[in-house]
Amino acid sequence: MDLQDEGMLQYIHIYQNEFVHRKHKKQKEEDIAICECSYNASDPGSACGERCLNVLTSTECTPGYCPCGEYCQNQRFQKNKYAKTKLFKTDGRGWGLLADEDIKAGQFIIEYSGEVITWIEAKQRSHAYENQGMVDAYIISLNASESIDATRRGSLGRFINHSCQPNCETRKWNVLGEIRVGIFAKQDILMGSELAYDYNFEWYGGAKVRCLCGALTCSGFLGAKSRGFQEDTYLWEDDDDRYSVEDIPLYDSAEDEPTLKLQKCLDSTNFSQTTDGRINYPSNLKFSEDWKDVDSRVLSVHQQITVPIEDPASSSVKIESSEEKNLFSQDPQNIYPQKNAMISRIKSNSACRNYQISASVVPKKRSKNFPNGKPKFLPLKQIDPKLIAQRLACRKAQDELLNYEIKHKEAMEQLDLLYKEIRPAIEEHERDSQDCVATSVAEKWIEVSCLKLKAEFDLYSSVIKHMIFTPRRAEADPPDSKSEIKYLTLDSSSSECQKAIGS
Ligand SMILES: C[S@@+](CC[C@H](N)C(=O)[O-])C[C@H]1O[C@@H](n2cnc3c(N)ncnc32)[C@H](O)[C@@H]1O
Repeated sequence: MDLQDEGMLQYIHIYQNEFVHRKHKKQKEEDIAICECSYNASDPGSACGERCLNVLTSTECTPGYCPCGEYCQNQRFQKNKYAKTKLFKTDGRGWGLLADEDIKAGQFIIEYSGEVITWIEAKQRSHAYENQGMVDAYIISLNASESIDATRRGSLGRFINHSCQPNCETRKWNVLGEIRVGIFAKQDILMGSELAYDYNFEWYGGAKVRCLCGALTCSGFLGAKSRGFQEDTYLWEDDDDRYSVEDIPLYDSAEDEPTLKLQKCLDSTNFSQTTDGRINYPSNLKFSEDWKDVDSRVLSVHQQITVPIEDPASSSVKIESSEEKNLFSQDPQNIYPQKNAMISRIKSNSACRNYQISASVVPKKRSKNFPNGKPKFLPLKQIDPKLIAQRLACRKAQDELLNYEIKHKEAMEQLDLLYKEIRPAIEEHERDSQDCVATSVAEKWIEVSCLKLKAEFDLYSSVIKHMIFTPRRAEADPPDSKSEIKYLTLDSSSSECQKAIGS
């Protein structure tokens, strides 16, 4: 059969992705995942079967590192271990691919390979293809910033059509440090059946194409839920049944992104209010250049100490207003330390959704601060533990508070050091637009962040405890914020002091 005569667009067959805007990533030794399988001749599943740790995490074994050596069965993308398939001409949907053997549920069928391009390039190409009058679209999304275009160069995977009730699905695998897209069987598939997967969330099609999959649950249009669908849709003006448009249910998958949900929340509150229920940023707050992106604003690690001033514990403390002013620093420039930029940068890519650090969280319960479920404006206050300690009339209490402050500072310094250490990895991660950072980096970051949170917690609770329970120094002995702390006359063995420390 002459495919050209049958209306098939000429394309070049390739088995692996080709990188147009960057090189294939080199897998670093420390990032190679080594499983714990061992080959046992009497048990075929032993050599990286479904129990293999790498298989369970959708990562292919790296040749030369897998303990099963040549018996490893977890190199299907690398070795093109495809199911037998056959091209056929469909009724009204162009070409399609069918199973040329019985296929088992979960089986790897074929890789969707093509040219790896940036998302911007994908948009431009999509427009160009539309202008050239191309009917079929072959661009799918790979990660947050890259797409695979199989229009001119691709595997047979490019011929698999869409179905709203599919027998296949796409899955992303980590293969030698790169993410690759495979088509897998969702169920047992009999020889001769057409293969189809759901294009939603994957497809960058351009046109609103009427779906002819015939499923009872058909959504009406191809990729109606996919990312690119809303932005660049247009109508085909030929007689083809597929290319006419009625009202379609609009759905923007981007709305499912947690960061965008938060952004919407922030927008609607004019950013003078926050979503986390503890801290409200002043409306006159100015962000530095590093703080222009939304994620940076959403995420917050506070170098200085902040406490909710309407917290039941702290609001019960009676402090003269002038004194209170001294205890809280109001300089908004100090509220957001430089290191937040780091966190936002880790956060700014999809990989770190799993490793979200200190993101503001909307409280589920209604609190006193949110009588209608909406946050009420509370001015942000910064506490200076040294000043608070100065006012305490008990040496032990002062020591305790200052001790926690030192620990807090140390934790922040550790965070700084770690940032310096991992900055190259993060930058490389961003440059290569990978879907994941090295696990070791993410783990370290989580560990140090936990230390920092614990130090913050200890310090806050100590501040609150002493503001409530520890007696203040006498008025006659006014605090001197510039001098070193003067220890006070109250005897640490006094019952009041003991009560405060022990409470
Ligand atoms: C990745 S290609 C699939 C192969 C294509 N049928 C061909 O002949 O090359 C995607 C294109 O196939 C067509 N297509 C796929 N599934 C369809 C469906 N369920 N209904 C209508 N057209 C479909 C659309 O034109 C879509 O742009």
